[in-house]
Amino acid sequence: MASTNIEFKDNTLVVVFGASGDLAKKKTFPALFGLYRDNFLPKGVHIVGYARTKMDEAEFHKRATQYIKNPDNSPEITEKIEEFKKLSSYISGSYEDSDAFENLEKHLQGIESAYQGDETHRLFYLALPPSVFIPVATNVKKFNYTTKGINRIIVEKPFGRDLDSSRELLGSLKKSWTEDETFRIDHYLGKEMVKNILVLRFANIALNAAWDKNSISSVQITFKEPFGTEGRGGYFDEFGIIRDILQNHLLQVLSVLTMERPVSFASEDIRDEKVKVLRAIPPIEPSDTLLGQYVAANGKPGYLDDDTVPHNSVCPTFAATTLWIHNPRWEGVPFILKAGKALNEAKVEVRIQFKDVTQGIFKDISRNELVLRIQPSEAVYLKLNTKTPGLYTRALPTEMDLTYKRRFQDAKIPEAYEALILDALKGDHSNFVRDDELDVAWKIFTPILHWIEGKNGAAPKPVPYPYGSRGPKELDAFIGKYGFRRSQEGYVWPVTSLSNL
Ligand SMILES: NC(=O)C1=CN([C@@H]2O[C@H](COP(=O)(O)OP(=O)(O)OC[C@H]3O[C@@H](n4cnc5c(N)ncnc54)[C@H](OP(=O)(O)O)[C@@H]3O)[C@@H](O)[C@H]2O)C=CC1
Ligand SMILES: O=C1O[C@H](COP(=O)(O)O)[C@@H](O)[C@H](O)[C@H]1O
Repeated sequence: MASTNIEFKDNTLVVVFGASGDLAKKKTFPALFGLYRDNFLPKGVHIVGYARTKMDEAEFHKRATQYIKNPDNSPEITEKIEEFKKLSSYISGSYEDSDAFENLEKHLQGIESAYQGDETHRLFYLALPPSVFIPVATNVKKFNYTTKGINRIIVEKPFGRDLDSSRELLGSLKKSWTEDETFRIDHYLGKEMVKNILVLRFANIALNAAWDKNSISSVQITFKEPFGTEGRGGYFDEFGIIRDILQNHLLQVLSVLTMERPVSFASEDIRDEKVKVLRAIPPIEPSDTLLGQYVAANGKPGYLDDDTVPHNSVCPTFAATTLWIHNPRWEGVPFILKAGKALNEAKVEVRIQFKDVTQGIFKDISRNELVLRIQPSEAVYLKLNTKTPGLYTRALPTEMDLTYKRRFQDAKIPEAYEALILDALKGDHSNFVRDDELDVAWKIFTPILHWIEGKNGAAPKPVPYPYGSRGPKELDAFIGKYGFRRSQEGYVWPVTSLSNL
């Protein structure tokens, strides 16, 4: 049944595969709880966890609720958690075995037998490693696909390792599930500030007027994490930072930042525009790439000190790459995507640096910058020059600051996974990755990934950077070559004291 924009309002089962895993306990169940607490889940919803691990319901409930936040021990939240446990159950079984899926089906039908009315809907969430996506998706289609309503499947990243493997995975999944039923999640599309980009761009004529190569000098999209891959080294080494962050999360942010205005907010209109802009990006060149790997420092271990990582691994834990968009709006503007593990801070932001004002009356004046801070603490601020208050004329860099915490004091910003699971329940694909979008994303990144893996010659060696640093020391020169300029001296945040100038 075609199901776009049909909301699951009642008689709904949510089945989480990989329910014993890291993503399920840290993100999926807390997000489902958040939606339940705020009355966004369908009436009478039931959540079923499924994984191979044998555990009783008490153990499952403990794991599924351990990351739910209740810092003030609020009795209301505690009560809601108890209610949430009552509507969640667990079944253990393999991912390959028909019997196991038949057993799951019996469990699902048992729950549905208590529902009123004939229609029932099912949302399947694959919080699983990609190696089991296909057997699970195939078995679910064969044994657990309801004929009494709508079925949807949410699939996690990474979706493939390169263009060929992604196409193979897409093809296999399509044998069982239609595009309409499939929701490929990229949780960055559920983040509040990323969702704000369309509004900022298209609901503000002043911003939109300056949104092109005539005004913008460069754009940086930066992801920084202050911890390394400790405990996840084995997994990470197979993928590297480009597949982990750049090819999906940062490229998604870039596409929303650079797409043309969609005809409407309908999901296909948005995704058509994203695909169009991505198709104007050629594959990344090695000369536009800087790779790094962290080494031990400040009492913290280096990447290679992890026992699960091969001692001679050249897997990058840091990458900066510059993308170019060959279309009339963006020709010549460098888009620098940077991501790293074990850096000096936790931060994800977009920094749009504008061009110089015409010289003449001003000399050495700072450039305008628009910064969208995605996390932590969402903010939009515009760095702009202002006359220094007083009896003389001198331009001073300051900023207009929209920090969410100050501006929207009672706002509750939803977790990305809450927003996206709710979209899937509503059948809204806008913030999920379409098949052709994924294909073009891999086209941009596959050649550079193959180069990094030494498929066409010797694999490049990433430059070392100390754990807890800003990244490789070569980074400033790398960004500088694309024309990025640091603010003029004298920029002080958040308060400028004139006596210090
Ligand atoms: N963790 C995170 O923060 C994020 C994860 N993701 C993606 O979500 C998916 C799940 O991630 P995560 O929860 O961290 O992964 P886990 O390694 O925790 O795997 C989830 C569950 O899958 C089962 N499993 C693990 N390895 C295998 C295997 N080789 N074969 C069969 N089953 C296996 C295990 O359950 P059991 O043995 O009980 O069956 C495990 O509990 C991945 O695709 C990941 O890339 C995306 C964004 C963030
Ligand atoms: O997908 C992933 O994202 C997380 C970062 O997510 P965030 O919401 O905390 O920014 C990253 O740690 C992980 O390596 C990656 O697989």
